[in-house]
Amino acid sequence: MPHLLEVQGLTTVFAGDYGKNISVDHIDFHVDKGEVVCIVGESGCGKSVTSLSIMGLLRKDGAVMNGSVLFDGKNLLSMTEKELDQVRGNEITMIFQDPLTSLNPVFTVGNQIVESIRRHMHLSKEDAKMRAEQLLLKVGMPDARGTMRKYPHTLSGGMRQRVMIAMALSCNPKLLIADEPTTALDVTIQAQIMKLLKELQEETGMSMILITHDIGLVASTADRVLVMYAGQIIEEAPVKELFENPKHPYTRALLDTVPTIRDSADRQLISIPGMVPESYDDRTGCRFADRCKYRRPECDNPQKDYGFGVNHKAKCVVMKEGGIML
Ligand SMILES: Nc1ncnc2c1ncn2[C@@H]1O[C@H](COP(=O)(O)OP(=O)(O)OP(=O)(O)O)[C@@H](O)[C@H]1O
Repeated sequence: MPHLLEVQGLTTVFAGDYGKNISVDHIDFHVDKGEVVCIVGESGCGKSVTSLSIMGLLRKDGAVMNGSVLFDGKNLLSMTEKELDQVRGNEITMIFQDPLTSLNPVFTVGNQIVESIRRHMHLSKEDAKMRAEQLLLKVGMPDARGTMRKYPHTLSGGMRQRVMIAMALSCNPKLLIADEPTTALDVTIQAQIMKLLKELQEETGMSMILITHDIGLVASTADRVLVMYAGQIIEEAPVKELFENPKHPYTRALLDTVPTIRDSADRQLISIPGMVPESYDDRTGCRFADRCKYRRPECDNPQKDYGFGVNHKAKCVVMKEGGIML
């Protein structure tokens, strides 16, 4: 069966003071129908730029230099703005970390959902209103009718994110891209929103790309995980395999940063030493090498994807040669 989304060789650059900076560097991945794919990595790895490139939402100083993005067989990168507008909000929708920046402060929640429904579906105002209320109920708003009359700033962060999810689902998208949807929320609300997203995804059968820096969130939500580092996908595996058998030292380090209930009280919080490089255009070898305790001379050679079993690959030559015990 063809993939719902197939990204090949996607490369995105931004204009910098000294020329172009590569932000996303030749990445390949796919999403199947009904699948949840998580993109995980530290801040600055290129997760958001990947999703904005797919959606054609890069700001003027950014541009896709290479690659193709096939969605349901159509190349999104060669579409006109008008064609893309039809796909966005209709077939692919997105929710972001901070719903306040996406919701218009001067219109009521109801107005905005109704407007979004009517822009993409041929419904009368009354029918759109009914659908908006149903959607608010579906995303767990206790007083859907009352919420319709409220302005975004009067709602809590979790409620606002529910409104965004209702809007995103209003046109029965085939793919939902959720970019750090719970980062701005407190922990209990985070769990509720993740549970809601997973339930809605299962119920509707839509596909989902979940972007997060929190690998702990991934376990209960993803089918497959892509680990990004410095603009590249450095490991990809089904979620269980990734957690049980991580190959890239960066993935392992990310997993080590997640505290578990079994940790003793005096266990120190673990962080990954060093930082994601700001610019990685001139690096030929492994981009994580500077921070990696297993670095060897061969890490400075160009890296490729090595297979580690079914649907599992990672860019680590040392691991491929069986040289480290993680
Ligand atoms: N508008 C821009 N102009 C210049 N560089 C940019 C711009 N947007 C992103 N970048 C650069 O692209 C790289 C990837 O950024 P991106 O926002 O995709 O990271 P991220 O993994 O999503 O991080 P975060 O979780 O903090 O959003 C970073 O080095 C960033 O500085």
